[in-house]
Amino acid sequence: MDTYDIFKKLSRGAKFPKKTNTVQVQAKQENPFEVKIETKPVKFANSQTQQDNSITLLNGLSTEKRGKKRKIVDVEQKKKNLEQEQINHYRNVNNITVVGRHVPEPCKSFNDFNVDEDIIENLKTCGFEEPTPIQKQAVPLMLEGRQILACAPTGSGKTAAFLVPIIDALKGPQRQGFRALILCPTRELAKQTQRECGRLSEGRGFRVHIISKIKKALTQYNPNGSQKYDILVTTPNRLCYLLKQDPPGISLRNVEWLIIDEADKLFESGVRGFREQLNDILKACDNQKRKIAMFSATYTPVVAKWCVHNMKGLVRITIGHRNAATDSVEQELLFVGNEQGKLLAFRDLVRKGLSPPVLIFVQSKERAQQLFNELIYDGINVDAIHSDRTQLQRDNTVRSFREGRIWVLICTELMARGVDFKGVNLVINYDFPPSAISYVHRIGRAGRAGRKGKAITFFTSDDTTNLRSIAHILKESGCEVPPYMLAIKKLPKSKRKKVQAGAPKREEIITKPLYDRLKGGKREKFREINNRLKEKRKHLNKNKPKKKISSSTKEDLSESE
Ligand SMILES: Nc1ncnc2c1ncn2[C@@H]1O[C@H](COP(=O)(O)OP(=O)(O)OP(=O)(O)O)[C@@H](O)[C@H]1O
Repeated sequence: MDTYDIFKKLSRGAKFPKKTNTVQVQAKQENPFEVKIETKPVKFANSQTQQDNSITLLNGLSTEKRGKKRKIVDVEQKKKNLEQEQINHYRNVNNITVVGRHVPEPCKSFNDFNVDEDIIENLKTCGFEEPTPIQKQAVPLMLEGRQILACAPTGSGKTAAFLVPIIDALKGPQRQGFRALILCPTRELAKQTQRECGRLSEGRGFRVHIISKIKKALTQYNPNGSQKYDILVTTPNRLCYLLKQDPPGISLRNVEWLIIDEADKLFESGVRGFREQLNDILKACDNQKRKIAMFSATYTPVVAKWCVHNMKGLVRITIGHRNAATDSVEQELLFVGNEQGKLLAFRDLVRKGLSPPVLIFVQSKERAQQLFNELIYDGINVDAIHSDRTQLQRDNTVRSFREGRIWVLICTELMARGVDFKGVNLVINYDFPPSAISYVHRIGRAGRAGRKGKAITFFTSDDTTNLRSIAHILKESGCEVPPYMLAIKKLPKSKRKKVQAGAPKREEIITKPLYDRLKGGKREKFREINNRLKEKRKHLNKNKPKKKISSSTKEDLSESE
């Protein structure tokens, strides 16, 4: 007798009700994440069968009842899990990482933005077809009034990501004074943001302002005068000047949204940073409804720490890898030997053919002027922009470059962040960037909004201290890097800060014969050596046997001359 026979004998007369499978979850085979959930009506067994099935416990509870309830709960949970999996998959595909509670799902299209139709129309008028990853996640969060810290690559549409929710939240002009404040590190970037705000809020009649002349601003923005304005875009310095007047020259009491663009730059302390000003501005925005959103292409722990401690319900969004270069830019590191080598390398690039517009970064305004003086005589359509030029000159230069009247623009760190020149094909780091973060922003002026671009970084032996970190960025972007660069020893933190604070001293940018570049005793020595060489050459020529030159050689010589 086998097991089956034993079972048959023992269970003779016993009834086993047919198993009713009440709920089915079907998953499509082709795509494991596209899950179709089909819920069939749940059939409850009649009381008789229920009695047959259940074991009555001492306290009167039936295990069968609990089992079915659990089944329903399980199904709902499964449904939720599957939906969450789909959202996670969509985030993965778009390289979106979020940290925070109850984060709404990313929007797939502009129509998913829960905003008024006119804003969507304006987005489409700008030529945007679908939201970029940062827009997909930041917009729904800000529309819910959540405070965010967003980190997304250069040229990935962060500006529209914060402008859309602001425009939607402010509805229309209300004559209540500034209700949104956008802080940018440079005036060029502030102007650009003001322009984009105008485009995206077209038809709403907002007054979007930028502080230009301080004297005029003192009368313009006083608590009575500023009523007609809605949005203020500015740099911290000018705003702080107005705030420090007695009585303050501007009121920020009604600010509901405070946007800090290029957050890591504005959080930098020290001479070049804005940390102190930022504290004063935060104090002045004392509206209870005030919310903060921070955006940048690069992330620093200082900013993250501040946000965690000061922003309630914070959500952190990261697109791609933190502090990575945009993947639309092809990167190259070029050893040029010395300062003279840089000029030769640039002229070589011109000889081979440059395709404008081109941006060239140097480390100081003096060097920007020196390089300009050199290139202007090479017949290149060039201009320079730096802080020593007047505001009018700066504005004109930027306009000319945008309109294609200038092909090569020499600039300092001033233009490294945020500025959006359409179609920059090539960025040349003539002087090595002071940090990996600066490198990411500088090269991010090319390859914006999905276009391709190139970045060439010149380096000499003076630049080895920062070479390692920048070589790593290239490697992470998939560019080829010689192994020795990656093997350079990391500097201790204290030394790294020193290097970043002061750029190396460099020889003047000038094409002069070597003699002109030497000073004092070195000049005399050079003359001596030169004279000795001349004598030697004369002597050699005298003793050379005279050759007959054939007529064909004569022709060759005259051609090469
Ligand atoms: N959804 C979109 N589709 C296509 N282009 C877009 C979209 N959103 C923004 N852009 C365009 O992309 C370009 C870069 O956008 P933006 O200046 O906002 O970049 P960013 O992320 O702020 O860069 P950076 O970090 O350098 O400041 C702009 O020309 C902008 O008009």
